[in-house]
Order: sequence, then structure tokens, then C-alpha cells
Amino acid sequence: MALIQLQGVSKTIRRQQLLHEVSFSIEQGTITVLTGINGSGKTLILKALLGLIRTKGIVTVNQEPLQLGQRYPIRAGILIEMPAVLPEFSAYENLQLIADLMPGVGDSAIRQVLKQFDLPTTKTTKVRHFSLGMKQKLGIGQAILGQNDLIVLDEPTNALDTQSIENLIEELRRLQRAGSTIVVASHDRDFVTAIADKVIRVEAGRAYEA
Ligand SMILES: Nc1ncnc2c1ncn2[C@@H]1O[C@H](COP(=O)(O)OP(=O)(O)OP(=O)(O)O)[C@@H](O)[C@H]1O
Repeated sequence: MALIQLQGVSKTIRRQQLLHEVSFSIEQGTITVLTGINGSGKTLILKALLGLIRTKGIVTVNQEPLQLGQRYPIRAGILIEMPAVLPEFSAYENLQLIADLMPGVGDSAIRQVLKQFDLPTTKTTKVRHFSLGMKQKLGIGQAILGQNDLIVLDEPTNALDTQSIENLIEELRRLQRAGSTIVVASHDRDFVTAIADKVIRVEAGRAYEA
């Protein structure tokens, strides 16, 4: 069953049409990957399906049309563009800020995420001393913490080494088995091949099912 459907979604900014009648569905419990070159429109599509930008056309979540400004109808973990991490806090504390908003998510879930991505568990190592890849892994950790209904990751393999990409694939598969629906934008071909149940090719603001 489709968790999310885009029907004829278009976006024009300053008279430039950036998305053209984008239509596809995201099935419950699957991993959907949007792939395409820089500037093709992947991030805009992710924002549209999350109700973060105003578009023409219809986006439905659980068959209900999404309204801009309304509370998103399902629990979503999101990493789009730069990870939103607080540099003066440790990795643990950054995750704790999110866990505090989620009933039933606490110390053991935080430690599991830190372990999965080989991040320091101490509260003394501040994120400002992290490498780019470590910050990226923490950003992914923020999105996957608490087993969300929907997990949206924009270019998650950016700055990750081979082992970290393998850990990410394993973690996404585990989350999928546990019931999450996952949507990823990526131009990393090996990663796309390893992870995708469905590939959506994005070219100049148009989406094609591969
Ligand atoms: N707020 C905006 N104002 C004007 N143009 C924009 C805006 N947001 C996106 N664009 C343009 O829309 C197009 C698609 O951008 P988008 O960020 O969706 O690409 P992308 O496929 O995610 O690229 P990348 O792989 O580099 O992340 C680009 O040409 C971009 O310049």
C-alpha cells in the first residue's frame, strides 16, 4: 500500500519551473531512492513530500492530502542538506535533545545509534572537534533515532568512508525490517544498487520510474 503519493507535483520559483508534474508512489515499508545529477530536483522532491514547500499538485500521506503548515501526519526523521548539530554539545547530547521529544526513546537507543556509526559515546568530546564524516553520521543518527515511520535522507553517503557506508546499509535494512519506510536521495551508484527497492530517476525536474 502507498504510504505517500505525489500526483502532478510542480514547483516554480521566480518564473523558473523546477519540478514538472512529478508523480510516483512510495510503498509502505520499502526503500525508495531518488537518483540524478546535481541540481536535477531531488531535494525539492524530498521537501515536497514532507510538506516543507508549497507546490502545485497533490501529495497524500496515508491517502490524506497534505496541507502546508499542518503537523506532518506520521513520525518522520529527516536529514536534508547540512546536519543540524550543536557544535558545543557531544554526540550523545545532540541525540538526547531529540530523544527527549520522543516517548520511550532514551539512553539505550542513543547508545545503539552511536555504536552503529562508531561515534564517541563520551559526553566530553564536543561535536565541533568532529570530522565532516562524523558530523554526517550524527546527522543520520538524528534522523533514525527512535524508529520513525518515515526516514528521509538527502545524500547520506556524503563524506562517509566505505565501512560507514556498509554500516549505513545494514542499519537501513534493519529499520526497514522493523517497519520504517525509507526515502533517500543519492547519486552514489553502488549505494543505490545496494539499497533500493524502487529507483526514481530525476532529470531536470522530471521523475521517471527506473
Ligand atoms: N529556493 C530556490 N530558489 C531558486 N532556485 C532553487 C531553489 N531551490 C532549488 N533551486 C534550484 O532547483 C534545482 C533543483 O535543486 P535541488 O536542490 O532539488 O537539486 P538536487 O537534485 O537535490 O541537487 P544536489 O545533488 O546538488 O543536491 C536547482 O537548479 C536549484 O538551483
